[in-house]
Amino acid sequence: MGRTTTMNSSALGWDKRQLNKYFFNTEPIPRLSCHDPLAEELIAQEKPVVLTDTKLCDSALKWDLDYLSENMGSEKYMVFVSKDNKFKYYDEAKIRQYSSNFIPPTRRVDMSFPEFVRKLQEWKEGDERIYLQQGLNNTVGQAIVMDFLQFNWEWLNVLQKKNNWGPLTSNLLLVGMESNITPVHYDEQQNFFCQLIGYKRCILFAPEYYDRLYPYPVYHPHDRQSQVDFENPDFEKFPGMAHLEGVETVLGPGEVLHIPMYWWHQIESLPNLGHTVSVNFWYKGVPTERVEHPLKPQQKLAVMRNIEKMLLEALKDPAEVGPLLRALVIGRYT
Ligand SMILES: C[C@@H](CC(=O)O)C(=O)C(=O)O
Ligand SMILES: [Zn+2]
Repeated sequence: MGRTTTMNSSALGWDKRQLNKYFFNTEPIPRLSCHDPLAEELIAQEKPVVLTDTKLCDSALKWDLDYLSENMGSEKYMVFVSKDNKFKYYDEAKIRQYSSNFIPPTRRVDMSFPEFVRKLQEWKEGDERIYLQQGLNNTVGQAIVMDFLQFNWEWLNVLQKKNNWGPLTSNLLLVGMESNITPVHYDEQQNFFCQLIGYKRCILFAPEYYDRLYPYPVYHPHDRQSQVDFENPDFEKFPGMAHLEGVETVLGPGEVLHIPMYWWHQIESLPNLGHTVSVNFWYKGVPTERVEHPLKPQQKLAVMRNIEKMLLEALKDPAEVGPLLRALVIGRYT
């Protein structure tokens, strides 16, 4: 399959008019067959790329609501409930540790898959929205296990070895409502994001845009999440946002997006195209052996995170971290 980098919408069953209009420009993420040598080159360069022909999760393309209800077993699964369409991640441990007055924007309700499907089917405008986000584990039914074993592990293992990634840590199953949004954030793992049902718009920004996306403090429950809201941008508070430039794609069934570690991403289930099902593959990053200078943006991000962690360790009180950093920088390094 040739190299296409345009966002060819009509052939893909969605329409450009379904995309939210944002204040920043984006370029298309390269869309390559996994057999194209350039695809592996981009992965090695830690650049995002849409991969076709991977057959990574072909055995899961049938994971529609009926099939999942039938085969996900009787366990209860993690479902997030939101009063709007945003599902910003938060770390429950950090609420307890540092921010007892933090009010989570969503709440977590564990429910069986059939219960989740019932809620999806009974949903009407104005109701709270729901988003199932569950790590695949050994509680799922036999049929799901069989599908899982038929993933293209050979292709994944070759890439894991070539790029010296650490172990696969988890596969998150995501079943969302149309228009659900996971707001812009970064993860500290390499990700192969596989779209199974429906269409997801994936907007990515390079790790160096750290100073344009204003992440919460490391000890905050919203650690790794950006403070900015693309639908209500506050350019006063976050002026760096005005210089944002991203890359994006709309991922359809059978397509895989490589989201390199530390790359910012916002993921939106397209409106009016029904619910979406995705599964991701999170790998631990490469252990840094030889450090070359200047450091890569990802490495600088890791350094900044460590400085915040060390300061918190030294000061103990999170409220003292900001003032000390301001005293260290303002008037001296500005
Ligand atoms: C959970 C997912 C976003 C989504 O699919 O809503 C994501 O951020 C990731 O796979 O890193
Ligand atoms: Zn993510």
